[in-house]
Amino acid sequence: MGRKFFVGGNWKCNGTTDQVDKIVKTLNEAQIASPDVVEVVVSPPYVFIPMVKSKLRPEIQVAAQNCWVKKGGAFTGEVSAEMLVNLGVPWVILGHSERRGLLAESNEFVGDKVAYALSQGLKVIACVGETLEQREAGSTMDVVAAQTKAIAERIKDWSNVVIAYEPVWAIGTGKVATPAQAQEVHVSLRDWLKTNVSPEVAESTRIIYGGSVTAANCKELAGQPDVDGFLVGGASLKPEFIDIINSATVKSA
Ligand SMILES: O=C[C@H](O)COP(=O)(O)O
Repeated sequence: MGRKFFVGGNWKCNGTTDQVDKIVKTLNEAQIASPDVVEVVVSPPYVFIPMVKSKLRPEIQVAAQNCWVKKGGAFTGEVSAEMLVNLGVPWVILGHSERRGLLAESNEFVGDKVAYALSQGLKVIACVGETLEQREAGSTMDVVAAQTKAIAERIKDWSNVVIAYEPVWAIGTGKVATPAQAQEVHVSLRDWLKTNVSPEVAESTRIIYGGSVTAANCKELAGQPDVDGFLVGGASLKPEFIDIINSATVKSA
């Protein structure tokens, strides 16, 4: 079976209850491609998750933007994987570059989080990606491979993992990777999985792209053979997110 197109909307630290209501209404009223063609997940800030879950059409799933690295307890300000499971939240984004960069989350810490979240039954969108400096130094693949390796060393089952390749220089900057740049890293990542995990995992794991994806550039990116979907930031707060979801039909055309 082929890899089902996957579109995630990462709302980051944005929104008021009124704005969230508006986004949910837009999503609920939109004509979106069938769940057979595209898997759609939106990721509101923690505080809005119950509200979004209760109002959103059932074909669209919900993700948290982070969770704690182990069982909950005396960790002020954190939210545990167990709590997400308890609330019926199926997905979590881990290792986003904003957390790796601003909050100094190491490859190992992210790997531990991925392993723990999976062990609790969550599905994980695991983010990897290089900075501009690293790209210019020619170390893109080394960086992305090291980030992926820290995950691979800690998990056995990849069936509940989606890898999001998000070049840091493309996030929120309007500087989208060209389809060729995205494809180049996606295919290298898939090769890395083939060599270091297994051909089956390489073939079945979805590798999605994130970084300034918009309605205007999504179709060309979606046309790349190893781009299996998107993790969208800014545009996921706008009606154009619907067009990005529907770019899945490029694959099934
Ligand atoms: O998680 C999403 C990414 O950080 C992309 O954000 P962006 O679409 O605003 O560039």
